Amino acid sequence: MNRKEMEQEIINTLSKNKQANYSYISLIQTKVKEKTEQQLKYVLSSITENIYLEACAGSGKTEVVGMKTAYEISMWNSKNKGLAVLTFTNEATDTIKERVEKFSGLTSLYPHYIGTLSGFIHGFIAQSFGSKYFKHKNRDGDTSYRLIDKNLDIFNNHWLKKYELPYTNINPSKQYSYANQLYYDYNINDLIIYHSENHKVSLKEYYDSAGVQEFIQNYREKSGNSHSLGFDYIKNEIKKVKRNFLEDGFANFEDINNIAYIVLKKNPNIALLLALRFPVILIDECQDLSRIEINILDQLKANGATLHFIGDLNQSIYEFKNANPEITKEYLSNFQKCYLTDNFRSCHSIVNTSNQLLGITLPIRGRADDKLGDRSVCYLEYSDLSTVSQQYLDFLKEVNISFDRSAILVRQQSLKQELETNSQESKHPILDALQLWIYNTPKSRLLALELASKHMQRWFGGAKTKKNYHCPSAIDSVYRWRIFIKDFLEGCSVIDDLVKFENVRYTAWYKNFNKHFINILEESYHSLKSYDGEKRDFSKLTKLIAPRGTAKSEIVTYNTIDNLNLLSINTIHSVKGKDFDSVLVVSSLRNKGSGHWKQWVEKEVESGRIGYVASTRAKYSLVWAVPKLKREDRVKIESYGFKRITFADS
Ligand SMILES: Nc1ncnc2c1ncn2[C@@H]1O[C@H](COP(=O)(O)OP(=O)(O)OP(=O)(O)O)[C@@H](O)[C@H]1O
Repeated sequence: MNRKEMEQEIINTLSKNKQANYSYISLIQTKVKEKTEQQLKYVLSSITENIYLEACAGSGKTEVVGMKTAYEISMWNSKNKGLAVLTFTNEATDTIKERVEKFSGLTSLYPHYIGTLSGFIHGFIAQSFGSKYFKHKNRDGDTSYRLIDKNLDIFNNHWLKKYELPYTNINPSKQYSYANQLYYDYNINDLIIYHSENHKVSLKEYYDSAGVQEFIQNYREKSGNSHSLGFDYIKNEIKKVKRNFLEDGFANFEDINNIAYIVLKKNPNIALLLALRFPVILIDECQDLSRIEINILDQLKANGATLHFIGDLNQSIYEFKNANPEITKEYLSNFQKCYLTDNFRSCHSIVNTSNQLLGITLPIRGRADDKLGDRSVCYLEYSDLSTVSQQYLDFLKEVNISFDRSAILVRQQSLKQELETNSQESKHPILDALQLWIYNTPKSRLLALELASKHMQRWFGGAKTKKNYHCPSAIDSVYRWRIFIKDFLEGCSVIDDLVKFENVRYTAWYKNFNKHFINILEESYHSLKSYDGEKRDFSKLTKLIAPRGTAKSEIVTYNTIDNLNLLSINTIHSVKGKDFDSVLVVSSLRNKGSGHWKQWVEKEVESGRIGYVASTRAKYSLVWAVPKLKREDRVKIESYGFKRITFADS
């Protein structure tokens, strides 16, 4: 089929069940015609072949999956079997549903299932059949499993005491682990004891650890039995408790997947029934599949279901959840391949740099506008993390990209918190408060009072809490204190020089402020005086100066309410699937773990893919903030296409 024929086939199919509604048909025509040939090919691909749609970042795969689903549904005849379209989050499910409804014109999608993979595995397999294979005790006719989080701690959940795992307290903290923290891992064929995403050990590792071995040797010496407490014995004792936990109807997330897998293995009839019910299964974001999830899907494939895997293995960043792109790639080796290699999200320089980072050889093209030319891919160096946000804001201002279409991305929660603390500490509390006051919305005024009061208490000394607007201890009435702050802000806002922010440098503004503030303060203080336990002499207050590093820069103006929080700071994992006009990816200071830029230029490892996911969120501007570089490191980073940003006063 040539392009025209492909378009026509899809348009005809999508329109065939509807009454001729002009606006609907015109929408379908537009949507189909804007698709690339690769996108159309996938929509028309066979549902009797197993297919891997390798879709690069920003290639519009969600829309394509939506259109493919609508196309198949429009031709679907059977009432008791349907398509299953599986995603990883409720948000992704909603997006696909919305697209399918738009393209198919249908509101009820039965007999098809569009939902999360875990909902599918839990609902159709583990919860429906698991109890039959795991001696579930059946609480008053209820044979479902109650999902217990691995992170649930014993201190607030004493009932877990019953499921204390023997011998697990021979660790530095001397604390027991519980059955909710234990699961079987088919990758390594061993039990895992889970403490946190970054701290989980296999039972064998734990058993072989120095502390446990020492304990065992002591025990053996004392008991005179050189074989006691062997690995198999301890494993069995631990498994007994886990069995009780399952029999009582409790399971963690991994248990549920394992139960589903065992159900299908033990009873191929169930796999067959499910494959008949869902003969075609599409999995979006297939790079996030864990091995056990692939095994479950494979059971359905073995019983006749066709699988379509859609995703990008270069964006596989869930090693901690057992997603391994090597395993997925191997599994997909005999699937038919389709490709989406046009990245509509990012401009070509961002795409080139991102490709280079991972050594991607597919001919991926950046199709978004090139708005910034050679400033599209930049880096800035920092020696003090607290200056990074301001430097980035200055850059955004220069390239004319709005704050609210931009984001700061970091690998670790700890770095996010550090940056948030810094950014919440406004360097110019009075100036920012005044901007917010003039902005004149309930939210901005509350924030203005908060910021201004924080500064004022420095002039008055000894504040109470933030909740009380930092009301100084000597002042009796928090209410009056608030009125006083309000009056002060009102007083400032009638002076023209203090409310002109555009194209004004910080030094100039502070100079003007110093001319007026003592008068305004004295005026406003009249109504507070009788509530104040101390005598004040404002004439002795020192003048304000622009904080270090900001003097020569122009005032950052708040032009929308969203700027109140200035920039959103996110972890890389939390922005999967999202995009921003500009992105600042902040490297950690030390080269440890996957949060440092040098790890982002490593190929074939997860840290490189983390750098890739972060960088491909950007449309027009990608900036990396890296700790001060040596000459050879500059050469290295620049070899990937990054240009250095320098600032007048940095
Ligand atoms: N053929 C097309 N023509 C123009 N724009 C397109 C086309 N296909 C997709 N787009 C647009 O490209 C953008 C990127 O799409 P989307 O966010 O769905 O990508 P994605 O493949 O899910 O990306 P990622 O995997 O990186 O999260 C969207 O704004 C989408 O509307």
